[in-house]
Amino acid sequence: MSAPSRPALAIAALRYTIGDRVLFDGLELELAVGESAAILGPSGSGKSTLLSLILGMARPDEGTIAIDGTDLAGLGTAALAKVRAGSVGMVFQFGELLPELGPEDNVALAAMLAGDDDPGLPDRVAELLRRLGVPQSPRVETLSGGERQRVAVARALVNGPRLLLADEPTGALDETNRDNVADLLFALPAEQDCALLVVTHDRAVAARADRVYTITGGGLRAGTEAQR
Ligand SMILES: Nc1ncnc2c1ncn2[C@@H]1O[C@H](COP(=O)(O)OP(=O)(O)OP(=O)(O)O)[C@@H](O)[C@H]1O
Repeated sequence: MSAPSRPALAIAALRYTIGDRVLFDGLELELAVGESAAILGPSGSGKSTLLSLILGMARPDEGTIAIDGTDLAGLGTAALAKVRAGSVGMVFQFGELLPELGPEDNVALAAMLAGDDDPGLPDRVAELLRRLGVPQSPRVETLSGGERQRVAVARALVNGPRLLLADEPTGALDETNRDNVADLLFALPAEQDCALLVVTHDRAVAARADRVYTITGGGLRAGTEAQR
C-alpha cells in the first residue's frame, strides 16, 4: 500500500548531457498527488527530454528520478515497463490514438496491455469516457481534435496512474478546444488522485498549474521567465 506522503514524482540533482551539451545540471522537482506543475521553455530547451527521463526512456548521467517512491535507476526493462504501465499516464500532443478504433477500444487497449483482466473494464471505460465528455463513435478519426484529446486523457487515466504526464497536450488544438482540454486536465489531480506534469509552450495553459517553472540554466526556475 502506498504511503500518502510519498511524492508521485521526485527528481533530485538531475544531470543529463547530450554530446557536449549539458541539458540539465542539478535539476530538482517534487510533485505530490493532488498537485500540478507546468514546465515552460523555448523549443530545444529540453522539455521532451525531461519527460523521456521521467519515463525511463533515457537514463540520467547523475541524480535520481523516483516515481511513487520507486527509484528508476535500479530497474531493468521489464520493471521499468511495469512502473510505466501501472503508475504513469501520458498524453501526447497529437493524441497518438489508433484512428480506426473507437474511443472505448483505444482506452481499453491501454488497460489490457497493462495486464488488466477485470471483467468490469468495459463499464469502467464507458464511465470514464462519459465523465470526460467523449461522444460515442465507431472510429476516433471521426471525432474533433478536442474530443480526440479527451480520449487520449481517458487512455492515460485508465490504469489509475499516480503521475500524469502531458507533452504539449493542447498544441494541436484551436483556442476553444485548448481551453476546454486544459481545464479538464488541470482538474484531474484533485478528481483522480494523481499528480500532473505538463510541458508546454503555452503560458495560458501553464497558468492553470499550481506551480509554473521555466527550464533555464540546466534547471527549473519558478515563474515564466528564462534567466538572462
Ligand atoms: N537523441 C538526440 N541526439 C542529439 N540531440 C538531441 C537528441 N534528443 C534531443 N536532442 C537535442 O536536445 C535538445 C532538447 O530537445 P527536446 O526535444 O527535449 O526539446 P523541447 O524543449 O522539447 O523542444 P520542442 O519544444 O521543440 O519540442 C534539442 O537541442 C535537441 O535537438
